[in-house]
Amino acid sequence: MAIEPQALLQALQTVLDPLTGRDFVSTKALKNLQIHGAEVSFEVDLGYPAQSLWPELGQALRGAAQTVAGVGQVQVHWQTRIVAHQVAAPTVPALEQVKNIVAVASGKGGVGKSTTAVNLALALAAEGAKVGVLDADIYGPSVPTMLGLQGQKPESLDGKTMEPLLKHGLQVMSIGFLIKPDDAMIWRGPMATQALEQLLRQSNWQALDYLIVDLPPGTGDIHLTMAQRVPLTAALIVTTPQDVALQDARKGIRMFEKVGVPILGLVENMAMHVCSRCGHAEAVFGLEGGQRLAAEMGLQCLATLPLALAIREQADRGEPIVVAAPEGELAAQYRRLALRTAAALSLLGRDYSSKLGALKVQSHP
Ligand SMILES: Nc1ncnc2c1ncn2[C@@H]1O[C@H](COP(=O)(O)OP(=O)(O)OP(=O)(O)O)[C@@H](O)[C@H]1O
Repeated sequence: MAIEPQALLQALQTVLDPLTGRDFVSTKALKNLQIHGAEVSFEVDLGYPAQSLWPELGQALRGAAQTVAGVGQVQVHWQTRIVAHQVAAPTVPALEQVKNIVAVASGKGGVGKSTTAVNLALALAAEGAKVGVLDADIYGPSVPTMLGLQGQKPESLDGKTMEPLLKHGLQVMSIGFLIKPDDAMIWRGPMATQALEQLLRQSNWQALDYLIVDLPPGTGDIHLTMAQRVPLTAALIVTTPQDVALQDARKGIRMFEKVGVPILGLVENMAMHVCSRCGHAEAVFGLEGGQRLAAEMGLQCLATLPLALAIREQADRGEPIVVAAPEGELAAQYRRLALRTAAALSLLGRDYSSKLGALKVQSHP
């Protein structure tokens, strides 16, 4: 019996992407639908990296297709196709080799911003994206330690630009590679901003889908300038659930809103400590403060991460938990954070500037 293509499309449309809430047919992610007798095949191009979801989603799509009369074998081919999205400041020159720049920020220091940035970057890479990390935390660049790169210096092949260091599949650049640990603390605003711009623009990034920028903590003038001078696609805010951190996170959210940078969501870090001996769970920094703030500000709470000894130990060892124990529950939590972050970003407006020709001006005197 011949398969009715319309019925097939309708059946496939019942499967929703759990992260965007949209189906794959109306978003045109599903392509090249072929019917050969009882055999059906199609491609799904996802706008965000989600390799861990492919088996489950593939099964759901196959199952939906097979509810249609006459459908036998179903082949699903997955592709990740990450595009560049609009930047908040269109007058700031884009980076040719970087599709999307995401700032990881926090109002308060020490809330786990860098730990989150590094594990997020690794989780995005594990899901199939090409990812870079730019550590712009001039007051305490910790990315070199967290990725086991301390003491290393980037090479310059042409005397003008620097080659990012490579670790765990990430392209990495840090202010910590270039300065002595105590020097940056005394920098004033313009120096800090200039340093960030140099790191950003004089690094030879190679075909990145995402560049994760670890900003210094705070919401002062430096941060405002940084947010305006970098072609940011979006930001995410890390906070602990305690009141002092939440107040600063609120200021951080307002700062990005002021400069028109979309906020993908909030990460509540160190939310709960589970005793490794007795299993007792304790809300060391208060209960669900990040989730409440997210609701209040109309943002998504992208993750609620526990206070876990292994996260701290692995960061100190230069082998973040996502690479040290990729199959473990903590890595799974960072993977979920990565999926939600990338999916939220994929819903932002696209950047068509590279597709448009130069504006022609005709003057008629
Ligand atoms: N979820 C977590 N569980 C346990 N320890 C954590 C967690 N997140 C971060 N840490 C630890 O807390 C300390 C501070 O983390 P991190 O350096 O990431 O914070 P930060 O907000 O970037 O700090 P800074 O203000 O210096 O930029 C580090 O020792 C880190 O290993």
